[in-house]
Amino acid sequence: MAANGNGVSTTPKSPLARIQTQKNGGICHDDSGKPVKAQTIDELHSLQKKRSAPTTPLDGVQGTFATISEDERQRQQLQSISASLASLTRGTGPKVVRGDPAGKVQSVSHVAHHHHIEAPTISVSDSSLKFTHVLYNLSPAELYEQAIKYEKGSFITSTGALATLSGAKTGRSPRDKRVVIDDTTQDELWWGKGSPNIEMDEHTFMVNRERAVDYLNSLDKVFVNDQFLNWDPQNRIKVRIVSARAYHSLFMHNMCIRPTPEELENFGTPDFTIYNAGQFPCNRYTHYMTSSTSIDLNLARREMVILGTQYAGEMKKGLFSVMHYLMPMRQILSLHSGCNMGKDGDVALFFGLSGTGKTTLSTDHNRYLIGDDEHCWSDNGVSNIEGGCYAKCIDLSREKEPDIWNAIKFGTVLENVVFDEHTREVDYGDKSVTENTRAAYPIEYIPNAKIPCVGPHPKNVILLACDAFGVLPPVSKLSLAQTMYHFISGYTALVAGTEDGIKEPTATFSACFGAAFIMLHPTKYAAMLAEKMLKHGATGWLVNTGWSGGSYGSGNRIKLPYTRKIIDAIHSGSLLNATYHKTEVFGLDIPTEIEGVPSEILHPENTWADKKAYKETLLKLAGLFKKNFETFTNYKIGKDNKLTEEILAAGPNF
Ligand SMILES: Nc1ncnc2c1ncn2[C@@H]1O[C@H](COP(=O)(O)OP(=O)(O)O)[C@@H](O)[C@H]1O
Ligand SMILES: C=C(OP(=O)(O)O)C(=O)O
Ligand SMILES: [Ca+2]
Ligand SMILES: [Mn+2]
Repeated sequence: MAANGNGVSTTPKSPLARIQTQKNGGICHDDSGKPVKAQTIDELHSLQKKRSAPTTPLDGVQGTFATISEDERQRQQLQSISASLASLTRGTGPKVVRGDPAGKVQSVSHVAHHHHIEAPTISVSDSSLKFTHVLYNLSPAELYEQAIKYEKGSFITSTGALATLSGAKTGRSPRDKRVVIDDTTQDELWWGKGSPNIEMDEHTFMVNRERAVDYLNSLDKVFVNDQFLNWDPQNRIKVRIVSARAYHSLFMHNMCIRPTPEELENFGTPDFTIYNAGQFPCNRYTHYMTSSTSIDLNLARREMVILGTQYAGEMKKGLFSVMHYLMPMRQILSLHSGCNMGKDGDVALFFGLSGTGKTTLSTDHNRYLIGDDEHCWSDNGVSNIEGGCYAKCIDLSREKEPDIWNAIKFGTVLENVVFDEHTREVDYGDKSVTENTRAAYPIEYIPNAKIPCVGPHPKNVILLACDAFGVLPPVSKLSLAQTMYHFISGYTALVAGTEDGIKEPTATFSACFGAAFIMLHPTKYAAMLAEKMLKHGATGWLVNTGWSGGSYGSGNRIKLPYTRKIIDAIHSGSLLNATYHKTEVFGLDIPTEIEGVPSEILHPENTWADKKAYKETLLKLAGLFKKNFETFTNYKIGKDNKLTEEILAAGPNF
């Protein structure tokens, strides 16, 4: 007998065989196993998570930390975090406890060893009575849960990435960067015209620091990341990032080098600390403040304060600025470049401003990725500063950039992208939030990443320019003086947002292809680069990843597969042996042939229908180069003036 939807009994003509539910003398078979070892729902949930095994054996004799008990180690760690968060006017640090304030302590005895400390139940505003909960080096899974529970705009995409919104700011705010000027930095750093270092005094820094610390301590909880910078073990820097968003914590988890549990136990005091209070504005009545955003660097205190911007790239690039100070002090050159290595150990550097192709071209299926953005070149070779990559996602396609596409999975932070509300499939073509959509993923998400991220001395130094004027050749071989000229110039021309219709390309010159991040005068870095290239016999190349056949509007962007073929020919060494001829005005050596690239595009003049317009545009760009370089003509580069003169002569002639 079966019942239909209306509860009326029907008798089918040929009834189905009866389902056998009884076995062994009428006892119903129970396939659910033993009942759960829990008396209550809470207890059941407490069984779901097991405690991570302690990474330092408490009984074994192993290194210096064997003498410290687990409790003592945790106490020291909390004390260090409390010291980081201390208000410097009130003297002592806040009371810090580990764990999520929302995570209730289970009353059942077998979970008592979880070390959860009861959250205060009354809400107190008096900062000396209040606890600050610290979420210390959480895992990506834990950070996902925090983000999804507490941060509006956090979603899991169809491939498992964490989609987030960075807030009102979707890019960096270089005009809001401030650097403390003191007796030391006054002489050491680059100040004034063209410099990214806008001064602030020590006192104002402390005012902003206090504002950030008070804001962070007023919260229920803060995230603390203890991580490393630089894969060169001798020059590794310990960084601590205190932030208020799981998004920021996961971003830095991905972008900095992740310590092993053992390294974390031995972490001690950080060499540098970021206080990211980005949700909270700076006070515009404060001296030196020109907006509600301020990114403040104090080299003497080894601290950075972020107020009024939640764009995570500020932390990444802020630390890069710090490395641009610390490393040259050790005679190590810091580079805004991507870096990869061939099967035979040939290393290439890719310099270029934002959006010119460092990440795209260093991520190459046929080569080992050392890093996509920030490196050091020391006497031992190259090392990546970071532990992750930060790729532009606008118009990302699986076909053209498969490795980046596949890296966008669980653990990856996807900033400001638009996705289908049901399927959560990302539309990489959608610029509704911003054109600067980004993915931040650990470098090991790229299958052929070279771990540890270090390599021998570079063989090729590739300068990338996205020339929206369309007059620079797709590739040219550079002399050392030309390499220096173009390195110091740091040219690119991108086209601003297209919403308002077609816009004229605007030239950007950014010394060392990263003026926003350098701390010393550009010629200091240039001299080091020249010295290293000469010593190790590296060849310089200028690659235009921008327009061909006309400027933006009439021409087209050079096809990525062609640029990849050009880069292949540089790596293989075959381009070194090509036939070259010199261009007028810029005096660049351009090859006549490259395998896989139509020869007619190698000289830009061939691709322009209007030759007169080509010449005019060429001269216009050359004039912009000349004007930009005027600031550098009075600087000496290297030990004598010979290189300086050669560099000046290596610019456009007309
Ligand atoms: N010929 C080309 N060479 C390099 N990148 C190109 C080219 N054509 C289009 N692109 C696109 O330009 C962007 C380069 O960005 P990216 O590599 O992230 O720059 P960077 O790392 O230097 O900031 C990518 O979105 C890439 O797909
Ligand atoms: C994050 C940045 O790096 P890039 O665009 O060079 O990848 C940036 O410049 O803000
Ligand atoms: Ca950049
Ligand atoms: Mn990049």
